[in-house]
Amino acid sequence: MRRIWRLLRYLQKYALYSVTSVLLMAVVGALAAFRILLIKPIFDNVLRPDAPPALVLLFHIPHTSITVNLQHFVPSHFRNAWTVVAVALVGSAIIKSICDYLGTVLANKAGFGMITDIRNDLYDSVLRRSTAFFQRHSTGALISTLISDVERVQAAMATVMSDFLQQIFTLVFMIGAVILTGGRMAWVLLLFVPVIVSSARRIGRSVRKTTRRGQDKLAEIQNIVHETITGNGIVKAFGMELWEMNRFRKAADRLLTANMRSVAIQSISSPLMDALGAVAIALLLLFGRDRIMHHGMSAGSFVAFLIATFTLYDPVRKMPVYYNNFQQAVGASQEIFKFIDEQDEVLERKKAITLKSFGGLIEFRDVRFGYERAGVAKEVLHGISLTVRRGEVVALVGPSGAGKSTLVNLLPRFFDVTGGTILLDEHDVRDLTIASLRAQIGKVTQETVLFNDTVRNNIAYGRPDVSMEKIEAAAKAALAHDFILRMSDGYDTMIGERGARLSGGERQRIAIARAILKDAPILILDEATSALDTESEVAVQAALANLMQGRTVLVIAHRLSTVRRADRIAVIERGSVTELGSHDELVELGGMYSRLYKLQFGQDDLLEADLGEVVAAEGEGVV
Ligand SMILES: Nc1ncnc2c1ncn2[C@@H]1O[C@H](COP(=O)(O)OP(=O)(O)OP(=O)(O)O)[C@@H](O)[C@H]1O
Repeated sequence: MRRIWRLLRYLQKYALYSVTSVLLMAVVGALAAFRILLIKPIFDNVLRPDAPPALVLLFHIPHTSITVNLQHFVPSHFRNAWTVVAVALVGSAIIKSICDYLGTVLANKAGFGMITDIRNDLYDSVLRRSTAFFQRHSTGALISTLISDVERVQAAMATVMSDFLQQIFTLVFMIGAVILTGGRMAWVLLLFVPVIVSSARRIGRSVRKTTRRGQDKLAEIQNIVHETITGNGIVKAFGMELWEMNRFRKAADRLLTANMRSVAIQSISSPLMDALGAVAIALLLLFGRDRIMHHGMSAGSFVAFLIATFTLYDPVRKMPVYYNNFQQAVGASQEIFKFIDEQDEVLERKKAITLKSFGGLIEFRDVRFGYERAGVAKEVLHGISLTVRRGEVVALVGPSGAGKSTLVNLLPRFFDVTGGTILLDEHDVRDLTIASLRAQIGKVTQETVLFNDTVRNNIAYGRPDVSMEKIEAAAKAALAHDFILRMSDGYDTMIGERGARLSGGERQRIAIARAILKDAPILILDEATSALDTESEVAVQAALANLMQGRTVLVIAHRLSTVRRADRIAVIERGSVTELGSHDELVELGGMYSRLYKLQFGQDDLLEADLGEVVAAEGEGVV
């Protein structure tokens, strides 16, 4: 119930449209009933030439002496029965059509407006979520909720807002028409109400459950599609097309089963209502025959009553369908609100401080951290202490899985420490506003994240109004300017999804240009592990050298040139800093670093000899 209110709260903004459309739909319902009531004078006055040319009786209010004549509804100079009925018929049809059209448009305006707001809210909250959120939820599930769940709520809301409103008013007024025309016979129909309501509820509940299951299976499919399309290169390289196809087929079969279950349940309601309707009509015929013969009921009244009952039966038959739709919407909204409401781990304090500029000290003080899995945090950093001063380059080295990436991700608060503190100019990072903290930090990662946009917009990401001169200067410093100019549209060239139309080295240099343009005083660098060809490598190293100039850098190093350039090297092993010092000091120490140096960096030596020279040459005077 709370979820329904929450959905309806989104309607508040569109109250004027909704209220107007409700009123218009009420008119439509009333006119539908009015037109049924016209059947009686058609039979009893228009089609009976022997009928006296008196007032055209529309209905008589039961248990009173009040009668309503059709002349009330048409201009007074119309006297002839046909004219009166024809004017009422055509007039009501025109007004009903106009109200129907306007009501439907307005209802949909409110429905679609509301859904657009829900979708925007959902996207907004998903986008702001912490890194842990994206690790907890698969891309497929998120996309499925953003697209399919919202669509489901939209479909239900659009029908609820227009069709349902119209039907509910038709139902209300038609009940009135049935009572007016049928009198006591109408009560027979009451017998069916409990059966209809209870079966609709039961079916609705099952529909909600099966629909949710269907949505989950769809999310599963979307996940597979996302993974295999983005990772298409790997699928090909490993010849896994058949295997992936099978995985997809199995998921598609599961979706089919879930959908069929849902359809099987939904499809029960219409035939069930049909059967109930047939029983009701048969009973009415039995009573009606008796009333016409013994109680003087006119044939017109009886036909009007029968048609009113038939018409009444239409909205009744549709009610379970609406109820199903509504249940589906509630089921889908459950997922939407789950994401909107999810508590973030990384929160900003109420009175967070805005860090205007970075003065020059980063301090990791006894930092502990554990990733949470199924509610249990497994500690991966065990009390790391490290101080980095302004302009210093500190290289983090260590075996894979030691915790290097985890450590650098704590600085911009992608995650929060579980013990100890990280201080930036003596402020705990948790006391700073997230925006001002992240504004101080530039990041270039192994996996360059580029968007399917122009080169220019990729470099200027986050700064749409920056001048072209600045973009070009950044590209030049990143040694990207020349290859960009060689592209078909220069800076306006679209680079394809994730920069697919660029080489690995070019992608990295665009990412470096982006970081140069951001010009943040602190730089987090996660050096690519995969080797590029010598020429690209030289260019990327030179670009990185330019980027690092004058900044405080924490670099996860995989290249000898980088560790050599670092002022200090921190060796991280199993979540702790085990060695700290300059390259020469650590080689001298003869510990882990010297072993790593021989094993991992040693083979770079030959290449480094060339690289060092080129980097130095290119680095000069570019920034
Ligand atoms: N999102 C995560 N959830 C759970 N555990 C994680 C997560 N990310 C990393 N880990 C674990 O934390 C530990 C440290 O990982 P981290 O990525 O920081 O290591 P690393 O030193 O950067 O390794 P590499 O050089 O291979 O990138 C590893 O044991 C890893 O399995």
